[in-house]
Amino acid sequence: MSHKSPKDFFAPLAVGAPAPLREIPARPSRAIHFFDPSNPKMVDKIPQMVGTVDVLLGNLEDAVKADNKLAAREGLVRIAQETAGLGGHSGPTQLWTRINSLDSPWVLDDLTTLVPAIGDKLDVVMVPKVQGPADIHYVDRLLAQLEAKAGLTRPILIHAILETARGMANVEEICGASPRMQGLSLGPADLAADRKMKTTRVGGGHPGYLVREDPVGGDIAGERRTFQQDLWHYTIAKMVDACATHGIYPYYGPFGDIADVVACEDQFRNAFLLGCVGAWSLHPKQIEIANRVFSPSADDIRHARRVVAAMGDGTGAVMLDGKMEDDASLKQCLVLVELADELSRIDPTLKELYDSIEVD
Ligand SMILES: CC(C)(COP(=O)(O)OP(=O)(O)OC[C@H]1O[C@@H](n2cnc3c(N)ncnc32)[C@H](O)[C@@H]1OP(=O)(O)O)[C@@H](O)C(=O)NCCC(=O)NCCSC(=O)C[C@](C)(O)C(=O)O
Ligand SMILES: [Mg+2]
Repeated sequence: MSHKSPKDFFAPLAVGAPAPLREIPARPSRAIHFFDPSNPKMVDKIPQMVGTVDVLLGNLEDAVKADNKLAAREGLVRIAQETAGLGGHSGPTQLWTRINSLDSPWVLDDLTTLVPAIGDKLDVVMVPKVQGPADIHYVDRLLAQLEAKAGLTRPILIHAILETARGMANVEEICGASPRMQGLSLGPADLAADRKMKTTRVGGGHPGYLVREDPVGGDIAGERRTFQQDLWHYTIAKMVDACATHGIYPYYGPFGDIADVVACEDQFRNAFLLGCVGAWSLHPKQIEIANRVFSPSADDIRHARRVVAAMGDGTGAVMLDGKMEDDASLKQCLVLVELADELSRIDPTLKELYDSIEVD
């Protein structure tokens, strides 16, 4: 028999490693803010960002120059050790890292350095360019061995980036490959290259990807409006389904046009509406966008609470403002109400906003 039995997933993969979690904690992670730990200007800003962003991620992979790989790894260790309130499964801001890809010469040293030095601070390890469940199994076992050796008491979770066509084809198996799986992010730049899409951007749309309205009266040369379409709809929807099936969390990834805060907000909101819990921030100004977009608005919560109140024991159908509400619309409203409760626990401004909402 080659497959594991369900109970095998409850046992650690190394003697003395912490027991796997049975559920991934629902910790708010609206923005995963990337910084290069070898860049002194970015590092200077990290202490003051704690408490203003849900996740700070020390990036070791792409966007860190090959000559700086060692400095980035060592910089991350220092930051984790010296920054109050960062990481450790309970601080206001989680600490994640993105390790180098599994086919790189750096990744083994990334893990064997980080886990003993700062394993008690690291909440999640993001693994790039994941192709299938075997990649997760490799990291899973290695983490267990290193956790056992370091005497850690909580398992470090794994987040996979979807940035290859094969990874997309195997997305469900990747989600179910280990109880450590915390979530997935879309990696639109590498994924576009791997799929041989003809785009040149890091996320976002493309003006050439459109539909055109039918000709009026058969005049194909006449004025006809066009509508830009979402290049990422299929991919994000597939990722959301895979994550929901496995009880883990989906995230939109990076939006590379830092100056275009309007289109960034649109992309983030589409992801929020489709089921994602957060997005990446590459520049400090994207944190505020993600925090705003991935927090339900006061209007959303007012409406959701009205439906909850109107639905009584949660069964049957009622009319509210001319619309039918029933068990299923109530469940959607509860998604928003529960998210507001989670956010209220970590964000005093949002707590005040949500507490002040009056339901008539
Ligand atoms: C875009 C860049 C070059 C603009 O950097 P800049 O210096 O030109 O920007 P700026 O507006 O001049 O910066 C203002 C200040 O903020 C600082 N700063 C700027 N950014 C940050 C930051 N992130 N964290 C903390 N501080 C930051 C910066 O150092 C500067 O400090 P100063 O006022 O003291 O001079 C820069 O923001 C950057 O390098 N960001 C991170 C990029 C990154 O991590 N890329 C990898 C993720 S995307 C990806 O990998 C793809 C994917 C998923 O794999 C796939 O789709 O395949
Ligand atoms: Mg990439």
